[in-house]
Amino acid sequence: MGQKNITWHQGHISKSDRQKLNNKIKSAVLWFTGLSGSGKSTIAVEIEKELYHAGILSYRLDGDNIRHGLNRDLGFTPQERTENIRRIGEVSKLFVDAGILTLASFISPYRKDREMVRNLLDKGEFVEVYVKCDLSECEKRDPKGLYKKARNGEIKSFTGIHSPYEEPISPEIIVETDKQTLQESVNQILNYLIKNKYM
Ligand SMILES: Nc1ncnc2c1ncn2[C@@H]1O[C@H](COP(=O)(O)OS(=O)(=O)O)[C@@H](OP(=O)(O)O)[C@H]1O
Ligand SMILES: Nc1ncnc2c1ncn2[C@@H]1O[C@H](COP(=O)(O)OP(=O)(O)O)[C@@H](O)[C@H]1O
Repeated sequence: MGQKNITWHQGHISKSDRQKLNNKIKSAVLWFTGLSGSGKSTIAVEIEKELYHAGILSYRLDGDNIRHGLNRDLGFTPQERTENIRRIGEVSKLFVDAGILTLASFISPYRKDREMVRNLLDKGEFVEVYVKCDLSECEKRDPKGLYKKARNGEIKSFTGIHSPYEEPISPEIIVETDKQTLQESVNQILNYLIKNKYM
């Protein structure tokens, strides 16, 4: 497609040089997937804080924010969601190359789209975190009032109501936010990162 007459320009400083500057971490993307209201953003915000206090640079990419800027032209049809995730996958790859622990929180409802992002990255650089929470609990929380709008027809194609969510089959991490506390989920994820030598 667009690769004709394009060559990669190699610099003097590598990904691993940049990781050394970032407290010697192994950079990766923590890919939070789950229903709206499951807790993806809430958990990512806490992880970012803990990493910051440990002297580690991380950066959050979040559905609502990215859709205000980079992906403002995209809606919620299956094709647009796929393009949304494809672009975020490419952005995540750049952040990982920059040596940053990247925290991506997107519903990303389609398994094939998440696998596409996994395949964009090197082995071990895509850590899928399934933020599992019953639809009924998400709907009860309804932090932005979107489920209410979806139920009364103001929003069409809302995930979980009229649009599918495909659960991950073998994610690296599952946190169950309707059964565990926020701090338990945060600790579980940080322990995974330590155990697997990301930090
Ligand atoms: N139809 C529909 N379905 C799902 N979500 C909707 C919809 N319309 C708007 N919103 C709001 O957009 C946020 C989801 O954006 P994402 O980029 O994460 O979605 S996706 O991965 O492309 O499916 C989602 O944010 P979160 O609640 O943080 O998940 C909603 O606030
Ligand atoms: N154990 C928990 N883990 C994460 N969030 C929780 C938990 N219990 C309740 N919540 C609440 O659920 C809501 C999740 O919203 P949010 O993080 O925006 O979800 P998402 O980003 O998946 O749409 C927040 O209001 C949060 O305070």
